[in-house]
Amino acid sequence: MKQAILTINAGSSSIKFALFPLAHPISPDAEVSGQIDGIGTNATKMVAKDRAGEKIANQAIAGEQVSHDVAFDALLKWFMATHSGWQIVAVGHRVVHGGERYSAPTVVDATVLDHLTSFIPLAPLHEPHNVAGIRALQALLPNVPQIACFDTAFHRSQPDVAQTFGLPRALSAEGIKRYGFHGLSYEFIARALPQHSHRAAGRVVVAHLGNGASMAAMVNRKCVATTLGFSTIDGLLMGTRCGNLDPGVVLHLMETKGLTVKDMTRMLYKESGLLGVSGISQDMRTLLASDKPEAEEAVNLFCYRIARELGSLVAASGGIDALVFTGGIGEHAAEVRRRVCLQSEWLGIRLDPEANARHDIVISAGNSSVDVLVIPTNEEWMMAHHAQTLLAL
Ligand SMILES: Nc1ncnc2c1ncn2[C@@H]1O[C@H](COP(=O)(O)OP(=O)(O)O)[C@@H](O)[C@H]1O
Ligand SMILES: CC(=O)OP(=O)(O)O
Ligand SMILES: [Mg+2]
Repeated sequence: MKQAILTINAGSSSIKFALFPLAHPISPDAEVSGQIDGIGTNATKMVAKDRAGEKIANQAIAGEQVSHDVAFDALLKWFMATHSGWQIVAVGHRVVHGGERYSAPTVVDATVLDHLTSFIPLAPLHEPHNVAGIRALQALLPNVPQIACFDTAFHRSQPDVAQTFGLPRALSAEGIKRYGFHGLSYEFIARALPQHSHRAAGRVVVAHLGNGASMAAMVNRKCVATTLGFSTIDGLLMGTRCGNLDPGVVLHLMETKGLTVKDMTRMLYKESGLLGVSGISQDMRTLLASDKPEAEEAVNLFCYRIARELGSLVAASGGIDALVFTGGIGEHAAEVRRRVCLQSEWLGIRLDPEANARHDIVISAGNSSVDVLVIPTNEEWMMAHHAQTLLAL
């Protein structure tokens, strides 16, 4: 039987999966990849495509408010029925929070699983599903190693000053600090960058702009600062998350409107961001296509916040040699890149408008003092690579 590594990326409302045939090195193009979207809604759907990009599944998952468990079950049943010819030799799981304990990919045993379960309060929208995914795959493939690949790991290189909140020091000692997320994406970009820029080892800011969005500053391809913090709501405006917010607003709303922790959690994670500001959609495509002023306001705030955070990250890394856009929005929304770069001309950034419109890899103009690049991320490949390396496959 042909051997392969399966990767699972369980998010707050989606489960993504990919299958990578074992090879040296592993090809970045998965044999099959896909996702179940709309978990928790009445419109849950699974789509999958083969290596050539042809759709091989496009089906609704029946049920109301389909849970992650039901989605996992449907996915695994479909997968086993359609890919029985593959022997899965490892499963790589994206685990959003590694706490203070984990700074590298780790084989999951009972103790590790207990630790991951204890991190659930640190990332309530992601970690429960990451843990559930590991349990589901353990039950299905009991003799296959499960590898936890942490979103926080890449950011452990940040200096203490970048990780510390201005809170009483006993809290910092308890682990209340800035962790940072999207680490698998940043790690992939850090590996890919030397192929595209001779400044890869310099001061580089990467903007991972997806439904969740963050930015990270690297020096010599190691993280020195990032916009996401203790939780996955800090920093940039996101699809449904508010980003940087005066904590006084939370106190005020709880005090004056009697909102509970549950109410606040829903508002800050699910009802804010592009969706909350526009009142129209969390989807950047919809907002860019809309002529409503509220859509324009949301897009404008999204870009403004990126440009503001860029200035802050450049201060943290002492300058900038390259800026990289990645994630669904970073890779596809030329208009977002244009606005961010226009507001960042003070840094010596100059965009080549045609290259930007074509989504070229290098989109900076000849006279730009900063290399500006678009590099598609591949968190799935990064996990497969980690599993292969850790298990010496
Ligand atoms: N062609 C496009 N133009 C503008 N935005 C796009 C385009 N394709 C995808 N996006 C946006 O990318 C976002 C999703 O990014 P993605 O990285 O896939 O998210 P996730 O965090 O779920 O992995 C959505 O806001 C979507 O609208
Ligand atoms: C950490 C995070 O925000 O993840 P995602 O973008 O997958 O929601
Ligand atoms: Mg993502």
